[in-house]
Amino acid sequence: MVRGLLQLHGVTVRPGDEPGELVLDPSHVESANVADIDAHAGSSRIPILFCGPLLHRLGHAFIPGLGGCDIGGRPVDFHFDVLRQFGATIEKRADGQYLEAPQRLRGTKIRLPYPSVGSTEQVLLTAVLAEGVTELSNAAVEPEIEDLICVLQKMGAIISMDTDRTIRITGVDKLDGYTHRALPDRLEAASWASAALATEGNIYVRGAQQRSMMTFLNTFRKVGGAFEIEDEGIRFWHPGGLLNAIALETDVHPGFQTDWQQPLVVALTQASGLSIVHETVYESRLGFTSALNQMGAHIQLYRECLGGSACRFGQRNFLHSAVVSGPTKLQGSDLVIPDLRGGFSYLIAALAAQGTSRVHGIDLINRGYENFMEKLVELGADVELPNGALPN
Ligand SMILES: CC(=O)N[C@H]1[C@@H](OP(=O)(O)OP(=O)(O)OC[C@H]2O[C@@H](n3ccc(=O)[nH]c3=O)[C@H](O)[C@@H]2O)O[C@H](CO)[C@@H](O)[C@@H]1O
Ligand SMILES: C=C(OP(=O)(O)O)C(=O)O
Repeated sequence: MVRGLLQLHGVTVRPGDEPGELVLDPSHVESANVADIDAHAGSSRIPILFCGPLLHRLGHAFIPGLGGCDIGGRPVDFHFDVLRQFGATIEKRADGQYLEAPQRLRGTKIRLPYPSVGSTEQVLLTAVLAEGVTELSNAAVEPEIEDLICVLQKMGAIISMDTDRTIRITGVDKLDGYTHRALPDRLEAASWASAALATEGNIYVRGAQQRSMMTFLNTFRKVGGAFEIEDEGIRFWHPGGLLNAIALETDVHPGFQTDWQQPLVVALTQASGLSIVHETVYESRLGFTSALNQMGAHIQLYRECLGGSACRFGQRNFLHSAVVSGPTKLQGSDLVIPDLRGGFSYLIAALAAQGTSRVHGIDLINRGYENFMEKLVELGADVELPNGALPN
């Protein structure tokens, strides 16, 4: 999807020498045909991050309707507010947003209303080539943000990060190419860890790194999971006996990532006692639990903030807290994948359940879990595809 969008804008993308390596050449970036970009409408949230780079390069950009998981309203107001602060004009039309930079964008002082990951990326990608200094406060500080800063620094950007969520960017006139190995996917790693716990299994996640997963590892241990950290990866397993119920609140980094919540909830259905989950990042990220209840879990949703802190959703009528009562035996069921992490969670539940489950819409899972089918089979799962074909 990202590769396709880049190519539409004239970027040459080819595989590198090593598996998983891409070589990108942006020398011939041009305006893409609006209808071609629009064909990507609704398929992901990535196009919003093209705004700054296209405004610098071409002076204008078109952003189609965005997609992404249905886990809340997912507004992009912060993105457009910051782009206006840099000097861009934005016109909303029926097919999407048309942006223009009448002159070179200027560095500015910005405070995000909430430390949003995407909006912080937006500011970084725009500020690096803007004139003068940009000071961003209340920024997201997820490891992926630091990794993006590392890439930009390799390209020639001047960026500093304070300990109080403030990022300062000094605009430069030009950026060069870079060579970089992307941060391993700590969201995928935590999903496999939760799968090991829920299925009483043992999974080695090559590439998983302690540094970016410390909060998850602490929680995993509190629930009763075991892990061993090696230089090349982390082994996660269920050590036997009963798992412990816990109180869990999702938050921005360094808190417990919202994307870790759904897979771990499946493991919590196997813990002894009442677990409390307070989702504070996305207002509708607990809807996936109704299918777990259909499988035999006992999960009750609440509109109140059942956590240590009152969050943005407490007064707004969203079912954003859960009480999970366990352990419960899960029975195989017919499941329809609602979103990416919810979808992987259903696979975990299906593997932990007695009997066969039929899971519909598994293609959505590919967006965040590379070759997940092969990995499941490798781990010993009994999986069959609809046409009777066996996964590789
Ligand atoms: C492709 C990608 O990397 N997606 C991740 C990214 O999403 P994404 O970047 O979309 O998430 P954000 O961090 O921006 O969103 C956090 C919160 O801010 C709100 N918000 C955000 C932008 C805005 O303009 N207005 C606004 O109100 C959102 O509705 C949400 O409540 O970070 C999320 C939080 O770690 C992860 O769950 C997603 O996996
Ligand atoms: C919410 C997620 O992705 P996206 O932001 O692409 O919808 C996710 O990765 O869980």
